[in-house]
Amino acid sequence: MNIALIAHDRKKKDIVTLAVAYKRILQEHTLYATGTTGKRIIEATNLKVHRFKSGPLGGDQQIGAYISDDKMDMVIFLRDPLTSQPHEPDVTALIRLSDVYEIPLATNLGTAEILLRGLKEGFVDWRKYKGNKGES
Ligand SMILES: O=C(CO)COP(=O)(O)O
Repeated sequence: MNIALIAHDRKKKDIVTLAVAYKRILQEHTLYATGTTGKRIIEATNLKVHRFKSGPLGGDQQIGAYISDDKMDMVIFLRDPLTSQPHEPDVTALIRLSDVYEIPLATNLGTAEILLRGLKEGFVDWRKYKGNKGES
């Protein structure tokens, strides 16, 4: 499965903690991240992570493009609900596209843990068998 990991600055510590705690599950999958989030995860875990651009510089949009190309199976996006972001439209667009394509999406740590545990149990395997949306 292809998994995107993204966190706003005040949530970086949380996503690193999550990646350390769930390294065994995450290492079985192909990981993507926005620039700074990916750097922090790699430094803390040594996991292999493909890094897109930093979020404010277009990273969220790059992940959105993967979603619309059916190349992303799960998104963990620890967004900061208490700080306004210069690239808020990109944040909204990424969340919207996850809903359009029905990609499992966690926007906080509690849901992220449930998704990763579900991933391990095979709850996301349906992604392997579904047809492509938006293609005729
Ligand atoms: O801004 C972000 C998501 O909207 C995250 O970007 P960085 O991982 O580069 O900090």
